[in-house]
Amino acid sequence: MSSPFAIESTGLTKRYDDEVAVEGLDLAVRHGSVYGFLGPNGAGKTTTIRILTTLLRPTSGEASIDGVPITDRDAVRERIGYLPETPPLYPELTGREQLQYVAGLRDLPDEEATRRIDDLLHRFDLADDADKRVSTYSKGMKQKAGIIQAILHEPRVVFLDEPTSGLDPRAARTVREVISDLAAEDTTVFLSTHILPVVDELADTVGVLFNGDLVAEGPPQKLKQRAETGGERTLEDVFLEVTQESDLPTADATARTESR
Ligand SMILES: Nc1ncnc2c1ncn2[C@@H]1O[C@H](COP(=O)(O)OP(=O)(O)OP(=O)(O)O)[C@@H](O)[C@H]1O
Repeated sequence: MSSPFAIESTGLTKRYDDEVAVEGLDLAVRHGSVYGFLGPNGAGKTTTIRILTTLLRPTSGEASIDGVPITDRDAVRERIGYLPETPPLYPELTGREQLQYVAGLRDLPDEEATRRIDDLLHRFDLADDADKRVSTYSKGMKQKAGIIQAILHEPRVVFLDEPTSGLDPRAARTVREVISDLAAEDTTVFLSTHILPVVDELADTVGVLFNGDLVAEGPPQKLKQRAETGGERTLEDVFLEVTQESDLPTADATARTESR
């Protein structure tokens, strides 16, 4: 039977000289789920995503995407979409040309590419600006173009780094709806953001990275439950608790194995 996991890693580690950015990370993200990847600045989130998207080689450890080892870069890249913190766009192209270019790289048939580009431009309220150069776009417009190009080819697994960054409330809502729709269509979404309500709303599982290590993992509802009182705290409370400098293991870490 094929793996139930869209993203798997074992002992994933990345060192930069003496700095350990990611340390022994084990991930198992189910197909069609939304995984909220949280962590303070410098925790190692971007490094992890760059490894999983084959842009960076790990120092040690293994990972696979949709059952394909990340060492098989071409096969992994066919299966993924990635919105990095700064979307890679050519300023001299128009928005539409940029998306057509990406569709070409992804070998999307012309008719399907045109249909998907038009649909997504409308969905993100970018259709009226599609024939303007990217160099004239606002931050939010560039972000929308970046999101569209990450999902244009209907990848099996999408990595989104701060997808709502720079977006107005309407566009941010569209992004949340798109993430929900992707998961409903069995696409796996690996979502890194500091905006905790977005994670609370969308994520099936939340993982909190701290100093390169996963210090808590579980469904948001479970992480928020107070074992002692049966009451509830916010995801922000949980985040602050598990990302405090301390040598002691946190109670929340137990939620991790239970959720698997
Ligand atoms: N190219 C690099 N060379 C040296 N150290 C690096 C490099 N890239 C990242 N690091 C270090 O690795 C650690 C993790 O960085 P990373 O960018 O993965 O964090 P992050 O969780 O994405 O942070 P943020 O939320 O601020 O984006 C940090 O201590 C950072 O300084």
